[in-house]
Amino acid sequence: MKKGRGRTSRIRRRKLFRSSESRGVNESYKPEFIELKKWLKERKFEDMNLTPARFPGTGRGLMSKISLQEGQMIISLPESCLLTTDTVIRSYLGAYIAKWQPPLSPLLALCTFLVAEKHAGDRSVWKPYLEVLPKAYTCPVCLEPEVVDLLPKPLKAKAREQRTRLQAFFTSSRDFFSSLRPLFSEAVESIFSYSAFLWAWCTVNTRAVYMKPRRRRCFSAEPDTYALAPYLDLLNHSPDVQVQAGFNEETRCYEIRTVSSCRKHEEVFICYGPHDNQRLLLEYGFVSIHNPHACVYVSKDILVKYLPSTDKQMKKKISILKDHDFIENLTFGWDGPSWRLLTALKLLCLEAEEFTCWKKVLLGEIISDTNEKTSLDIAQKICCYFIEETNAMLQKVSRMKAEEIALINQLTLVETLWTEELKILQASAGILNNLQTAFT
Ligand SMILES: C[S@@+](CC[C@H](N)C(=O)[O-])C[C@H]1O[C@@H](n2cnc3c(N)ncnc32)[C@H](O)[C@@H]1O
Repeated sequence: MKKGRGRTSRIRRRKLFRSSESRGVNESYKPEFIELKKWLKERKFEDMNLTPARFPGTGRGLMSKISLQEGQMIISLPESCLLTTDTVIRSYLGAYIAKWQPPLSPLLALCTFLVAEKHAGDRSVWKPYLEVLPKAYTCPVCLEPEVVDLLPKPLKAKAREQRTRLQAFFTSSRDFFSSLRPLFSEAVESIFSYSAFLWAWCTVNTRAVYMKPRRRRCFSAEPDTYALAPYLDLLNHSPDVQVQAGFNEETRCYEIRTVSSCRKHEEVFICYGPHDNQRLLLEYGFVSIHNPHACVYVSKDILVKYLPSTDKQMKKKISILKDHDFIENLTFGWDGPSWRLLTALKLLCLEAEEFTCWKKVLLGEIISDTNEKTSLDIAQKICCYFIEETNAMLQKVSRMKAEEIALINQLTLVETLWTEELKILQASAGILNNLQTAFT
């Protein structure tokens, strides 16, 4: 047998390929990380376990310098490094916040501080942290309207809603920004511009860690749970890892421990939550490949489109689904149509004489073979429709990528989302096919 053709060599090659594919390039030599390291050291934090690196799939993140065992502390960041509303209140902004009526939200206090410190440049003690923050974000609020237009419908609606809310938040904060005039020699309108505010909001939204809520009288009742955690916030998300994270009141450090192990020189991940890809894009501006929580949403309009328009009980059926909270969160996932989607379809497919059984359907009982079969057939039709629609969207995005070079990064993000949705739909179609065969 020729050398390198056997099973062992194949496994070795696959392992090598996998690790070279995800291998990070160390970035600790970069001036911004050298400065950040010095700044952290002054605040009694030195990292023995991790180093900043750039990874092919996930971009900038943290790489392990040693192999990390289950339950081992990954990082323990002292309170003195955290940027919270306490930091803001203790700063030059404190007196202005304390006298402002109605009280400011904790989020606005943090955004204001970030904008003011960024403006201060070299004069800011937070400069080493601000220098490593992204200059721009890819959350939908930052995407061009023509790119938002290409998002799946439910996400598009949420993205537009988020943009409107953020613009209103900015407008309603303008008077407070004006009150800060005595602090600056430049016009406050140019310092607290919408783009500066948007950058600060995205910084908090995509990077803040959760702290136990604090309550201060100078703030409104919105939860005060954000903390910006320099360096620790370089950790990227993986849906497959488990960590224990939180502020330890005894050590007064924000601590993260692994639950699973991590090999030397691999990217260290945390989990931002069991989010599907639409949520990850909305809140964090990225899409996770092979995300087990990813799904494709089916709206009421699509359900109805594939049901017989002659069904006299349709209105009543829809209203039952609404009353029992079965009209939202109907999805296709990697393992086929969700139980909720199939249940909603079974109820909608009840024959007139079966209609009285609707409660049993909601409890998961099988009513008849015909009902099972019709609902699977409709699920398959909806799935095929989505596959066609997704392919059409992918073609449209691809055409736009060729025409709008300046938007290539934004378009690639949207393309990744649709590509993942297509994979889910194809998996679902296969599963539905198998289930349908059982009834033929
Ligand atoms: C807390 S920061 C993590 C560090 C960040 N990559 C950086 O360079 O500053 C969160 C942001 O990182 C990016 N991110 C996190 N996990 C990711 C992943 N699995 N794939 C791609 N980007 C990811 C997203 O832009 C997200 O908004």
